[in-house]
Amino acid sequence: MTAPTAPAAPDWPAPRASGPVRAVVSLPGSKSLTNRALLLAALAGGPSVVRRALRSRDTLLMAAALTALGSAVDTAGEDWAVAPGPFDRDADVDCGLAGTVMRFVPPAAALSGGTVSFDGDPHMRTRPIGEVLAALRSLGVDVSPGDSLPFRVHGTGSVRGGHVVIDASASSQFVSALLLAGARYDEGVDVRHDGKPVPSLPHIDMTVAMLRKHGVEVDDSDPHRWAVAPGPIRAVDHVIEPDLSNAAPFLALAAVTGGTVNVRDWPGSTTQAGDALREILTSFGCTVERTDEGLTVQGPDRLSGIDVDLHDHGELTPAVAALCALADGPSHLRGVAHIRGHETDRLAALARELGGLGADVTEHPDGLSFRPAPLHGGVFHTYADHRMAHAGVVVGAAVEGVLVEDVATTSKTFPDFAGFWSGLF
Ligand SMILES: O=C(O)C1=C[C@@H](OP(=O)(O)O)[C@@H](O)[C@H](O)C1
Ligand SMILES: C=C(OP(=O)(O)O)C(=O)O
Repeated sequence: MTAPTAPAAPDWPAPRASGPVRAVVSLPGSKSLTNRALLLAALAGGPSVVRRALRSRDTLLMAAALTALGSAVDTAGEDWAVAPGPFDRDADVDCGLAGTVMRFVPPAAALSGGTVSFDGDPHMRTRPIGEVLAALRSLGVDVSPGDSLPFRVHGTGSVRGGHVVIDASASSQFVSALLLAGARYDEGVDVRHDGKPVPSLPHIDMTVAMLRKHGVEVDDSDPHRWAVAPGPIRAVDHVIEPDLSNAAPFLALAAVTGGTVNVRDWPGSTTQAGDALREILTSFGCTVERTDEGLTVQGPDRLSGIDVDLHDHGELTPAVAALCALADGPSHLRGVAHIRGHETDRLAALARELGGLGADVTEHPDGLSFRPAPLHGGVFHTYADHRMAHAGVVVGAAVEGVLVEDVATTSKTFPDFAGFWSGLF
């Protein structure tokens, strides 16, 4: 018998701002920092705590994966205690739609004494992972059957490691994945990239910075090569910064309403790609200031169009595209062909959904361009992509009658996004 399917939640009427929004927000923690901290904690030589961990689908999936491998992760409070345990058993890992789980966990699972089976959401089976699996095979790991989900990593308790060449042009996470576990390989790992430029480089810098914090020696002196020396991973407590990529819709709210939004605890220095929002929002004509109180963005009277290469921070594209659709002048977003492999083909989805609300948008192989056009209400589909929902609510703040389909998909990286967002109006 087939289980009855839950009725689809009704499309969500995105709140429309009646004037300039003025708000101070404390945002949940960074997904990228939380999932790296959890993985490194599970591979470390002793217990540690991940403070102010993000509690969301992606981070709970990471915690569940590490627990299945043999570590103990206590996710009860705001600070998550991790006690590394032996990876000595067969395990099942649900990747959901989390790139960080599908890419980062297999190189760690390769250290297991058991067979670890990976699967995820239907769309996850189409997101790229083959380069990581091929790299693991060439480092001496038995992975079957093919080059996408579902797959199994047959651990033998240790990994030889050594040199490997990969094409990481589809995702920086391929490199991060190998580096994060590499210190625990007998020969460490030496990853060389051969291919078109690697996207999202700040995320690799984040990986390298966190490894060094754990006492791991990393040589990143050659821009196409990263070498991790074999050795122990020291246990370190991390305090997770707010998620600066998830700040995008909130700061965009100031931009589209001519209001002022302050994001508390914006770090003075960070490896998060979302820090680029400062420059991007300035290009739109916003006034941006960081102080000890956080980052404050004041929206302009009229939004200018922008021409920007988002290759290093592609995950900002959906919210930025929403701003482009609302801008007074033409815009061009470039350098983000790789986001076709994100939670959905984001270029196709944005062109279709923003176009459906009246935007004059053209899809290019590596980006989107916009000419000013009046927008109207309608249903904004989200394709199970949290950042598509962010784009939809930003347009909805400025345009009457925008209904966001499956707004709950934001739970991937943000607990109760819809409730939080509504509270700002
Ligand atoms: O390592 C990470 O935490 C991430 C790297 C980036 O992935 P890509 O390099 O695939 O764009 C980014 O888009 C993603 O949201 C998080
Ligand atoms: C690309 C993203 O996620 P993932 O970690 O699943 O790749 C994202 O959050 O924009």
